[in-house]
Amino acid sequence: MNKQKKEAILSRFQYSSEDVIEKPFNWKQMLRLFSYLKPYRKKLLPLSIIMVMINTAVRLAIPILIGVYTLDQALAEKDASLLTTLVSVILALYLLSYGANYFRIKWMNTLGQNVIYDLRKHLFTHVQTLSHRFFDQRSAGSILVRILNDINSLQELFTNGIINLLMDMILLVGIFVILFTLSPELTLAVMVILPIMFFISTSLRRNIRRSWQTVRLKQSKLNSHLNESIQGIRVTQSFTQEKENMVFFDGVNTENFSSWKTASRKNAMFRPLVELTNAIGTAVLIWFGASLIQSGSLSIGEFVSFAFYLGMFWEPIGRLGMVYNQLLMGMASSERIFEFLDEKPIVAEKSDAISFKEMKGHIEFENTVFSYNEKRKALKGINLEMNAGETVALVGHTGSGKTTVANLISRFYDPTGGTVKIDGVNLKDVSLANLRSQISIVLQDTFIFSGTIGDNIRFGKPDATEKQVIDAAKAVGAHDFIQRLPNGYETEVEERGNILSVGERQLLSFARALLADPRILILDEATASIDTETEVRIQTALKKLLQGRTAIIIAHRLSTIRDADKIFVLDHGEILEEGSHDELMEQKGHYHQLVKAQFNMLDAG
Ligand SMILES: Nc1ncnc2c1ncn2[C@@H]1O[C@H](COP(=O)(O)OP(=O)(O)OP(=O)(O)O)[C@@H](O)[C@H]1O
Repeated sequence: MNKQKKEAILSRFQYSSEDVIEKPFNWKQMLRLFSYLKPYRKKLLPLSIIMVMINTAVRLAIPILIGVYTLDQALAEKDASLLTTLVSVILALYLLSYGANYFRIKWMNTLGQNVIYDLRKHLFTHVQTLSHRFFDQRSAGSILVRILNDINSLQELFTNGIINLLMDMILLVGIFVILFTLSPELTLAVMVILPIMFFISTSLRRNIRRSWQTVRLKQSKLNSHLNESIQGIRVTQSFTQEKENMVFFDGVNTENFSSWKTASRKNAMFRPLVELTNAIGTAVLIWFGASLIQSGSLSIGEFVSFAFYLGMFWEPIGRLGMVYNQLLMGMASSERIFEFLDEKPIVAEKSDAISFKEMKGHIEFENTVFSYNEKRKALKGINLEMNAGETVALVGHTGSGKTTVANLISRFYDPTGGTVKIDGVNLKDVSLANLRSQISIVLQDTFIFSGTIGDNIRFGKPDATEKQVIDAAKAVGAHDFIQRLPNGYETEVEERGNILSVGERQLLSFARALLADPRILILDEATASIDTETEVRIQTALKKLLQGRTAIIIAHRLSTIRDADKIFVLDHGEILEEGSHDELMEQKGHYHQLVKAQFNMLDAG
């Protein structure tokens, strides 16, 4: 494969990854994050803190008991009973520390899991309320990453991070005070290694941290590619692009591998360096400590206790570095989470929103303007009226604004100018849940949820009886194919209903819509993927489905809308013609042209 082709392949896939993994510390954001601890401030949090205190106190007490009391007093003075007491006390303290540690881990884990549960629930509940525009601007993958990965990355901070921070700070101060009390000169001498320790736990650690972050980014790129490859495998195979796909996969796989090699090489330096520094500290301790013992200003017991404490000193320093990492990563994750939480639904509900007691279904667009973005208007001030119970068809070229009209009726978006009214009420004044509960939309690409066929029909009316479900399926002609499935209505369909054909999925969505019994029904190109035989069969069923409600049919196949009460012809966001099929055919305008073009095409086919 030549270089030019290879470069073209490598630049084909663009993945936007959430590449900011850490952010500088920000107190305000930290406090907001910690506010999720509030529900646990009365029990779990204080109990865990008490356990940490007990554990830390025991750890600080034991070296003194071993060095100063056991060696210098019990052993030096050959006091057997003191020795027995000391051994028992040390044993009891270890047991106490074990118990405190057990409960600390248990309670902190519960606390951490609870916080993560609350945060995820809060985020998901909020995301569900957001308007279509929010989802237009983001990929499903990026939303998923925030709800899963970003929240998961806070888990470690809440389960271990915060409590370790507290424990390590107490430990560090405690050890330092004890070291200084035991021997100020020796303390100052061993602290010469502090700068090396400082270097290791800041720059080296930062360097290692960045390398692991690169690994994470490369991994997420690899995952995104894998996901896309598997989802698009049919297209890849049909265009025989497996080789090209492999070139790209090889590229991301190699990048991932090399980043991992770099990170683990740097990582391998860390431990030996810490141990080397410890060795320098120990050498200073022995050399200077021995001279202090010889001069009589330090006892053997004090020396031993000192050595114990010094050994303990590096542990919290190392861990604090880790918690600092977690905090910086927590900053980036929480910033992304809060960005979603602060997002307000653009289609907002008024506090005094009204509900339709009994919607009739009279729809009116008055000088309605709408644009998805500043660049272009999707609707340029349209006026249209659909009487209650009428079947209205919207036709026009691709991109003329038909779906946009349907989106405004369901109030997925608010018009940027003019109004949309149902039964004379401006939709901006209406309760969203009440409005949408009376509208059903059947899309060409029907979404089937994992669950049984029956559950999917019942989607808009979960309390429907089995008989109602079967009746709805029969009415739209879906009963036959459902019966042929291995478990009939109890057949499990996986995500998106892959085991069903596109037409079958549509029939299911008709049944779903019929069962929900809406006042307004929107069929968005709903019959486009049904074969002619099925189409004829469901035309009758459709008549039943449309009866007694306002129906808006968005159709490309004009043969399906001959019987519509009214047809609106849209073009570039404007209404060009309006009337019944016969009237419009007589006018010999745009509709007439569209019908003729389609007729010729079918004829040619
Ligand atoms: N979510 C969106 N964000 C930005 N622009 C959009 C969005 N949806 C549609 N548009 C644009 O708005 C215009 C009208 O789109 P609309 O979907 O209403 O057309 P349509 O008549 O239903 O087309 P089709 O028959 O192909 O479904 C088009 O130019 C389209 O590119």
